[in-house]
Amino acid sequence: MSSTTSVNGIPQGWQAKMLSWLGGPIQRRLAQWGSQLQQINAFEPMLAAEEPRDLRKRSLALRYRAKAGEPLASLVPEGYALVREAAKRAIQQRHYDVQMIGGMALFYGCIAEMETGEGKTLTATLPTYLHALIGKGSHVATVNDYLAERDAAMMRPVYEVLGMSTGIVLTPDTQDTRRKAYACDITYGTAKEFGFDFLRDRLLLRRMGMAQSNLLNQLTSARMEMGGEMPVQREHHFCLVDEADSILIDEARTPLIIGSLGEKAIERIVTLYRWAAEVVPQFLEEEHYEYEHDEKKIELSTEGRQLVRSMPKPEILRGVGLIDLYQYVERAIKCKRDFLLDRHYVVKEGEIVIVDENTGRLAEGRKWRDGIHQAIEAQERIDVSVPTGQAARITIQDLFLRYKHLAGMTGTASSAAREFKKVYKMRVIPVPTNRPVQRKRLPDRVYGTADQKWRAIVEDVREAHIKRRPVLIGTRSIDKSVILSKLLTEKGIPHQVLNAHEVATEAEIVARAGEEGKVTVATNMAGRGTDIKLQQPVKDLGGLHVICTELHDSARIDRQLMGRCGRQGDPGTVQQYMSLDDDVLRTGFGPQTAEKMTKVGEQDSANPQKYLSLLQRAQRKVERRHLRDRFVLLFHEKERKKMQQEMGQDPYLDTPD
Ligand SMILES: Nc1ncnc2c1ncn2[C@@H]1O[C@H](COP(=O)(O)OP(=O)(O)OP(=O)(O)O)[C@@H](O)[C@H]1O
Repeated sequence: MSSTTSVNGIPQGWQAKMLSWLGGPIQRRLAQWGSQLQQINAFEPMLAAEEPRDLRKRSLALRYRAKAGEPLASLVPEGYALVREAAKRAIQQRHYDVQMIGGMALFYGCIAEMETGEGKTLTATLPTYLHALIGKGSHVATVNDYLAERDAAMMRPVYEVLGMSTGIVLTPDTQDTRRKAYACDITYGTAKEFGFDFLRDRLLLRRMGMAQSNLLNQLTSARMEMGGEMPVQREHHFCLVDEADSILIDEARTPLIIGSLGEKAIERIVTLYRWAAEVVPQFLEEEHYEYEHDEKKIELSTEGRQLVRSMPKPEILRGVGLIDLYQYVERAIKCKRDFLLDRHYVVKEGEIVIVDENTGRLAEGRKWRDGIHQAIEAQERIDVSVPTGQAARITIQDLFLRYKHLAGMTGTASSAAREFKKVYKMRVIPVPTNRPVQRKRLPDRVYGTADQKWRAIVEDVREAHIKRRPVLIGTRSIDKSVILSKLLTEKGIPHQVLNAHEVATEAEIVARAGEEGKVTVATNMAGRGTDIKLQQPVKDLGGLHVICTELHDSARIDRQLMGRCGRQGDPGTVQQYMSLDDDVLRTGFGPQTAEKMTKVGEQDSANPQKYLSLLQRAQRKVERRHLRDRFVLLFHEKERKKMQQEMGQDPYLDTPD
């Protein structure tokens, strides 16, 4: 039994914390969980003495009871005790009592907030198994294919002991493989794949003239086969979402879209944009085109049109109509004249970001219409984002709201508790740690300029490195990890840089970030979900030292990085660095304040440390703005769906482009 468990089964100190956090109604729940935990523990000696086939028989008996309509809640004690026993035998890990509590929170449709390294992967087996008993499938949604494969492979032996099958859905899988994976009792996959499969099924059903809302379920359960094609998914019964804040909040509005244009058509359009951008310099005002100043319109003259016709063109453009060619060239000329780099737009991480002319702020995510955005992308020689024509569309949020039972786990949820409640009607339950947390957060440091900050960071790394302590440094973007890497090289500090490009190899590198003397530079997202294990000599040195180089737009992301150290009771330290020219001031307070603070920072006499609360306020302001934006979008989306349903349309298929 874990060291923090008190006599009545609920860990000491936690009950009071929970009550202050959640208020009265949870008290009854807590008492219930406490007594269920005792019942689970009471099963243990009996189950430990049983043969493997007896465990399987018990599991089968639970299936019968669940299918016969017995409430799943009454099966929790035996079901959870069985899973614990199975894990002990299959992978030599015994669920801690706190993991049992986490598992109960998940069963009751909550978001279990568990510190990093507390074993969410193992905890997931509990509600996933129990919900699978009904026979309608249990899904576990992870953030990437790598984690889906890894977690499923790790937990499959546990489910096998209990006679449950495990499937994995991965991006390259064929329809047949997917169908088999969804037919398993438990299916691991990414939110994205679950969403695309839903859309593909929906399109298939429409082609068969059957795409009304719940026909999918009836169709598959009746095992009807139509022309060899069949939907791959069963119904949306239970889904456990790992890293729930990333998926259910940060990615909530991300639309998953299946396009109606074929690959060849898209390639032709992209080539057309690129070709038009390339030939623009050959067109001269007055000679080849007229510019109407009032309407800002370009019109090719007869000579201009003649030039378009006579120009050499890539093979793929053969067959494109002349009117189209003229239009693409006119648009490309207009972009060159009217849209200026660093004034109307900037190029950021390979994308065009519009600069709001009124505020001077970057309007992330906004796009110009009528092909202008794509023409500018072609002009800047970056990827051209051709609208694919929407055949089917669903947002991550809509997808998960379709599940009858939903649960989530993450290390950082409390600050998003209101949003979880409002959007998903899910409570956040902070689960106590198995061992006391020994992570120490050092006082935040603020510097005048980024340059001073980077030098201080390098010095911090050097000091730790001399002592052979491992250091993990998180940056907000790839270009910043490049800057830091250069400085570290100048000081002769060997290090690794990760930019979230190669999920699998990066996970391996991050897993070794806790080795003696290792220095790892990573964007906040690189290698997430990877366990950083420490050897005893490293623990004796003080554990992993995590350096956060700047405030992120969301404090949750900062905390995810901090949680890379001090796992499972390990020692560790965290140091947050900031400077007065950090991006967060611009996004939070706008360009004027940002510029003012940059100037303050450049004055040697200024004491930057006193602006710490200003930087923190800027972050809170950005968080609030993002939250408001998400609520507005949610409202509009709901209205749109309602209206379409009233008009007899399918909100996932009859989507406006
Ligand atoms: N009950 C247990 N007994 C023994 N080892 C355990 C137990 N639970 C978890 N572990 C081990 O703890 C480590 C961390 O587990 P896991 O990666 O699931 O944590 P996590 O909470 O998902 O962390 P993160 O938030 O970083 O993804 C793993 O090596 C796992 O095998």
